[in-house]
Amino acid sequence: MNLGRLNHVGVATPSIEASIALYRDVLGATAIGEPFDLPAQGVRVCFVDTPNTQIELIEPLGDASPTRAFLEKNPAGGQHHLCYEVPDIHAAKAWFEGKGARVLGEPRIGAHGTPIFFVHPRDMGGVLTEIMETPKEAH
Ligand SMILES: CC[C@H](C(=O)O)C(=O)SCCNC(=O)CCNC(=O)[C@H](O)C(C)(C)COP(=O)(O)OP(=O)(O)OC[C@H]1O[C@@H](n2cnc3c(N)ncnc32)[C@H](O)[C@@H]1OP(=O)(O)O
Ligand SMILES: [Co+2]
Repeated sequence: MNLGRLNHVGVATPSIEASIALYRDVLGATAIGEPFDLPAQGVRVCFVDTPNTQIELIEPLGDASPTRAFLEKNPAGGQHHLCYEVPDIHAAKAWFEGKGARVLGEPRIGAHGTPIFFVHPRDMGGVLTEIMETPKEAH
């Protein structure tokens, strides 16, 4: 497997609205999507476009959100994960498992509507790593 495009940097925040103001007014973002809920993944999401990737703002949604523990440790929010694209999510899952890295759960549909999975940060040099199948239209 070859390292694919950095699709997004996940940034956890206690308030997407406050983060939108920061990215718009301080960082000068000009393309900020509408926030939307992903109940199945326990997050509210908002994408901020940059010239070469996206910032994925994620706010906890529901009590079981996987971002709650992160925000308890980092109340102001912070860098949460990196997401790389792959052409085939199932081949990528087999690749990481073959390398002895802990794949967290089965592939499920992520914020871009394609299958994703996460690899445990302890097996990724401390970086929670998301792998996402490249949207078909992008091939
Ligand atoms: C999928 C929709 C959307 C998309 O792009 O499509 C998203 O990206 S949604 C993003 C939110 N969803 C997730 O994060 C799912 C994957 N995450 C998990 O399964 C957990 O958060 C997990 C397993 C990474 C951590 O679980 P938990 O927080 O309950 O365990 P601990 O607090 O004990 O942490 C264990 C260990 O990992 C370190 N840790 C936790 N979170 C992170 C992080 N974001 N980056 C780096 N390291 C992290 C934590 O400090 C502990 O380390 P230790 O050395 O044991 O103290
Ligand atoms: Co993500």
